[in-house]
Amino acid sequence: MSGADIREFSRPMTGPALVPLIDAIEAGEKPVVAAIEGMALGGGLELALGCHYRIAHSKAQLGLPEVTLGLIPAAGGTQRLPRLIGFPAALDMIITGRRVSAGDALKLGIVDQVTERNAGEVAVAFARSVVDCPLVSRRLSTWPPLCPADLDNILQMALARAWQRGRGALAPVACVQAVQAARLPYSQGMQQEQKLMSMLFASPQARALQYCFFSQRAVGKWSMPNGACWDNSTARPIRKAAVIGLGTMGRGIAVCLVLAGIPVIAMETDEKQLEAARRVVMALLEKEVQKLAVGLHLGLIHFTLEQRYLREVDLVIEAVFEDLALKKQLFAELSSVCHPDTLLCTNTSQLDVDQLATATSRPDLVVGMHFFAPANKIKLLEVVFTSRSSPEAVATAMQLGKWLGKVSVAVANCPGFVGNRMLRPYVEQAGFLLEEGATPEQVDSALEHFGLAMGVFRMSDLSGLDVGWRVRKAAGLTGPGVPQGQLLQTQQGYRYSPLADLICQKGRLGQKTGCGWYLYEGPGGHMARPDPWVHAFLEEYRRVHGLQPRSIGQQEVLERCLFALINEGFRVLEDRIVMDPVALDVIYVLGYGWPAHTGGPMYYAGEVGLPRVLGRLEYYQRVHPDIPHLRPSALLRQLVAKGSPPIHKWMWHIEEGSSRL
Ligand SMILES: CCCCCCCC/C=C\C=C\CC(=O)SCCNC(=O)CCNC(=O)[C@H](O)C(C)(C)COP(=O)(O)OP(=O)(O)OC[C@H]1O[C@@H](n2cnc3c(N)ncnc32)[C@H](O)[C@@H]1OP(=O)(O)O
Repeated sequence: MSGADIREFSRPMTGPALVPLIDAIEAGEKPVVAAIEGMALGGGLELALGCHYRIAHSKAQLGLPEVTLGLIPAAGGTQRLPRLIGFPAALDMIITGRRVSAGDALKLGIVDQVTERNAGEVAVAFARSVVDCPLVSRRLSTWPPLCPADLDNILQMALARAWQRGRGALAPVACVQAVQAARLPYSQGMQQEQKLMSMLFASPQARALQYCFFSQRAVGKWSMPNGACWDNSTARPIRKAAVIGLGTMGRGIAVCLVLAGIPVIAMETDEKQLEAARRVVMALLEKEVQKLAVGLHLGLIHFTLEQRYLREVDLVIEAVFEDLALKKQLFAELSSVCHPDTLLCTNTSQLDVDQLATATSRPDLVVGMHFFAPANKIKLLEVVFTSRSSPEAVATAMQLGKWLGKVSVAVANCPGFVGNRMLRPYVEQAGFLLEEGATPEQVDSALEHFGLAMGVFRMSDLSGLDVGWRVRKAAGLTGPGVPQGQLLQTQQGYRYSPLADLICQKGRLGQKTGCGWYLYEGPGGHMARPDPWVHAFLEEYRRVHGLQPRSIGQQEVLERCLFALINEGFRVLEDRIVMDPVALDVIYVLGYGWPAHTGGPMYYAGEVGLPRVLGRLEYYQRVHPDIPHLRPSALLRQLVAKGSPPIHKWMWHIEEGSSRL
C-alpha cells in the first residue's frame, strides 16, 4: 500500500476520512494484525500503526515519505511512531522520508515479526495465537510518550537538521514540530498534526513537490521526433556490460552496474590505473554490501587490460578522457572488436554524439549515457540520442538507467545536451556579476539561500575549474591565439568574462589544488573559506579594466543567474531537444541540486509568472545588450503573448518545423 492517491490531493477528496478509520480499528475489541507485503508507505504505514500487531514479509519496505511531497504524515503517523520507536528514530524516518527494510523495522520495533512466508497466512496464524490477549497495551495512541531526559536537545538538533536539509522547504520543519507535539496527550498532538497539515496541504511547495513526483515518472514515457517511443520500442536484455576507462566516472558506473546485478568487464589500458581502480571499486562495493546488508556477488566484476573480453558484452559504456579524437578512435576500435549487435554508449558530458556515432560501423546502436558525478549516487541519467540512434538503442539505455536506480531522461544531441547547456548562461552571469562588483561568496550565498544545494562558485571548485577551461579552449574563447589585453572582455563579438581562465592560469583549479574561487584546507579539501587573494585579484582586475564596482543585491543575483538559465531552457524547448518542460525540471532537480520544493527551473518560471520573467530579462537585456543569453527566447515571448498558459500546454505553442533534429 503506497499510501494516499497523490493525484487526489489536487482534487476534491471522496471516501471515508483516514484518521477516524484508523482510530476505529485501533479502538476495536478484536485484534487486528497488519500483514505487510511489498510496501507500507505513508497512509499505508499509518494504517498499520493503528493495527494491534504488524507482521512483515522479509522483502517488505516501510516508510513515511510524505515529507518528499511537501506534507507530514497526518493520519496519526507523527503521534504513533514516536510512541512506538522513540523520538530520535521517529524523527529520522519522518524528516528524511526514508524507507526501512523489514529487518530494520523489526530492530526498530515497528513490526512484531518478519517472515519469509506469505505475510497474510502468518498474520492469520498469529491472530489466532493472540485472540485471547488483552488489547489495552496494543493501542499506540494510549501509550505515554517515550520522552528521554534530553528530548529538548534532540528536538533542537532535529530542527537544525531539518532547516539544513530543507534549504527553504517547509515540510521537514513541520515534521519536527508535529513530532514534538507527540510529547503532549494524544488528542492534543493530533490537533497539532492536523493544524500543520492544513498549512502544508494547499501550499505551493507541496504542489511543486507533487509535480516533481509525477515528472520523475513521466520522463520514463519518452518519445523521439520520429514517433518511436517507450511503448512501441523494446529494450534489449543486458546480460553483460563493459566499462572502458576507469577514472572517477568509470569507477562509479561500474559500481552501479554491479549493484544492479549485471556482470561487468572493467577495462583500462594502463596496469597502474587498473589496479588503482580495482582497489577503489572493490572498497565501494564492500561498503555497499555492508550498508545494504545484502549478499552481492563481488565476482560479477572482471578487471582487465585485454580487449578480447569485449566480444562477450551486450553493451559498452566508454568513460575515457573527454577528448573527441580519443573517443572516436576508441569507437572505431570497438566496431571491430565487439559483436556487431553490441550497443556502444558514451559517457560524455558535452561532446558531439553524432560525430562519435559516425566513427563506428553501427551509428544506429550509439547513444550517449551522461552520468553525473558521483555516478553511483546521483539519480539522474541523460540518455542522448542522435538523428540515427535506433529506438531499440534508446529503449535499452533508458531501461538500463532504470535498472541502475536512475531516472533516465531522453534528450536529443546538442552542445551540452540539456543540463550543461542551460548551465552555461548561469555560470556566465555569475562571472559578469564578479566583474561588476560581487564576490564569489555573495553570489553563492544568494543562490544557496534560494535553495540550490551549492552556489555556482562552490560547485565549480568541486567539479574542477579545468573542466570548463578545456571546453572554452575547445570553443576558441580562450587559449593561445585568442586576442588578449583590452579585448579580453569581448570574444566572438559578445561580452566574455575571462576571470575563470585567469584563475586557472594561476594553477587554481578548485578543491583538488586546495584553491579556486575559495581557499581550502589543502589539496582535496572540502571546507570553502573566502579567499583574500581572490578579493584582491578581483579588485585589481576591475581597476585594470576600468570597471566601477557597484553593490549588487540578492535579487539581481537570482534574476540574472536563474532567469538566464530558464531562458536557455525555453530555447532547449524551441529546439525540441526534449519533448516536454518536465524533462528540464527533472534534470535540474536530480542532477544539479535545484530545490525540489520549487518544482525545477521551468515550473518555477511558471510560478514566478512568465510575464515577470520576460520583463526582467528585457530589463537586463537593455542594460547589457552585449549578452545574448539575456535576450528573451521567442517561445517565452510567445507564451506571454498567449496569456501564459500552464506548463503542460507550453509545447502546443512551438511552431511546427522549428525542430533542429
Ligand atoms: C486540509 C487538510 C487535509 C488533510 C488530508 C489528510 C489526509 C491524511 C490521510 C492520509 C494521508 C496520507 C499521506 C500519504 O499517504 S502521501 C503518499 C505517500 N506515499 C508515497 O509517497 C509513495 C509514492 N510512491 C512510490 O514511492 C513508488 O511509486 C513506489 C510505491 C515505491 C513504487 O515504485 P515503482 O515500482 O518504481 O513504481 P512507480 O514509482 O513508477 O509507480 C508506478 C505507478 O504508480 C503511481 N503511484 C505510485 N504511488 C502513488 C501514489 N501514492 N499516488 C498516486 N500514484 C502513485 C506512479 O505515479 C506510477 O504511475 P504512472 O506510471 O502512471 O506514472
